[in-house]
Amino acid sequence: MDTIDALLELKALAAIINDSISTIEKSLKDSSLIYPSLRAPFTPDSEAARSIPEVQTAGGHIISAAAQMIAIVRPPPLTMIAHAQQFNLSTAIRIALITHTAEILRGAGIQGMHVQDIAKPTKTDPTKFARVLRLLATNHIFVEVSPDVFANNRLSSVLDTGKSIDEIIASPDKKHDGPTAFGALLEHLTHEVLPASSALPDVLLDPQDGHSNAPNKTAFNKAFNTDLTLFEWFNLPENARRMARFNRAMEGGANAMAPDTIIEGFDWGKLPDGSLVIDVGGGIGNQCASLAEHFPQLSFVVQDQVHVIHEGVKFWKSKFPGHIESGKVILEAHDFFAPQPARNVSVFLLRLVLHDWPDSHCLTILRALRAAADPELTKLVVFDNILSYACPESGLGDLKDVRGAERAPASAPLLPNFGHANTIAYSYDLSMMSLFNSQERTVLQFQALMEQSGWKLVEVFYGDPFAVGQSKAIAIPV
Ligand SMILES: C[S@@+](CC[C@H](N)C(=O)[O-])C[C@H]1O[C@@H](n2cnc3c(N)ncnc32)[C@H](O)[C@@H]1O
Repeated sequence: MDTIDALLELKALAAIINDSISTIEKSLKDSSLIYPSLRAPFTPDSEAARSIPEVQTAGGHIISAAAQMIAIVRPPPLTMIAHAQQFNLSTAIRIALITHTAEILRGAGIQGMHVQDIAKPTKTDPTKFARVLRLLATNHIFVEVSPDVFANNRLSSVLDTGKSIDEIIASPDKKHDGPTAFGALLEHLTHEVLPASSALPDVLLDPQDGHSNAPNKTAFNKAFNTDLTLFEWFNLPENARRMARFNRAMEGGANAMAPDTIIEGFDWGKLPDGSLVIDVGGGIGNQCASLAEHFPQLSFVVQDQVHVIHEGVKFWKSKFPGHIESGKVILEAHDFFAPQPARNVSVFLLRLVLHDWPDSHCLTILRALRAAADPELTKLVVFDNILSYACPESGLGDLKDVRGAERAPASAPLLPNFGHANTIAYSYDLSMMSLFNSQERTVLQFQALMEQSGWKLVEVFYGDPFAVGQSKAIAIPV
């Protein structure tokens, strides 16, 4: 029988939590910033305190330690039941999104609104709806102020597009057009990824498809009964709304989590006047838009599928009038599996592109870029999650020539990869498996892809150990 007493571990975890709270308190003492309460609505500006690097790191330690404590303390069968039913939370979030609950509750303030009134615009059954909102409130998303009366809080207000309910009902297709598009990402996750994920077990155990890396033999294909890849399927006329939402998800979702993360980890300021950045599979060009704001010396080509480029033209015309006309940015329909046009390219940028494709397809993309690269000029910036193992990693491979590639593991008793604080990247990894037969990669996997495609991985930037979507792998041609 195992006689290890978990009390010592609980005390060590409690000490991590207490020390981290003290760090937050000290960091904020001399500033005018307050640590945002769950009761106050979310705005990017009100996250300023949490964005201070030591506060962010302390917060990550608290998340890791608290989740580990819960895993120790709750009876194991109950923990497993709770985890196995997480799908209900995804479903409830989707219901809150499509009933526009956050927008309806915006004007109700902390007094909140009775569920009968929240349910009216979408004619949802109020009794059933209250139960959905109660599950969310029990997980700190909305507050049940009094029986059946709900109010927004910080987490639920993340769903709020800022639009009036009349505007949304009049043009539901345009719900996520506007400055706040975080809900578009949550709708993509709960409307496309959730059904795909639920088909994954069957696909994984299928004697053929379970071993395939084809991007159209996936759980998504089974769930949506199609032979098309997700991007081909998005291009069908009947999926135009979903595709527009996905494009907004890539823009608004990522930016709301951490705006302008593109500028960190690569010295864009050092690129001389007139340097050309090509954003390959760049969506509507949101990363180049961030770069254009900070680095006026750069010019851009945003490449994507033709439908996406049409959206991109609208985006750039409204955000940066004149940039298209002056040639500062070119929006170009280009298939990234095809050869690149010859140009003097300073940077090829690939953000959230390689994670959509299995290795074979990534190599085709990378080789096409390598063929168009100038060994004296061109760098490759891959902006993707970089995963660690959940155990110590020593002796896995040779990274000594790669600047910044060593990542300090968490100290015991925390898991070396910080466990729950970093779970989102691991969850995206399975989402990629479900949607595309693709994956988030470790630094060694990136290194291997580069080696096989004529690139050399020279530098890695992880950013804060708890930040989602900051890491970059930088390569040069060999
Ligand atoms: C996950 S999104 C990332 C978009 C953008 N890089 C960003 O970070 O917001 C992947 C992009 O790849 C594009 N894409 C898919 N297949 C493509 C292809 N064959 N050629 C060019 N772009 C493609 C999609 O349209 C989509 O915009």
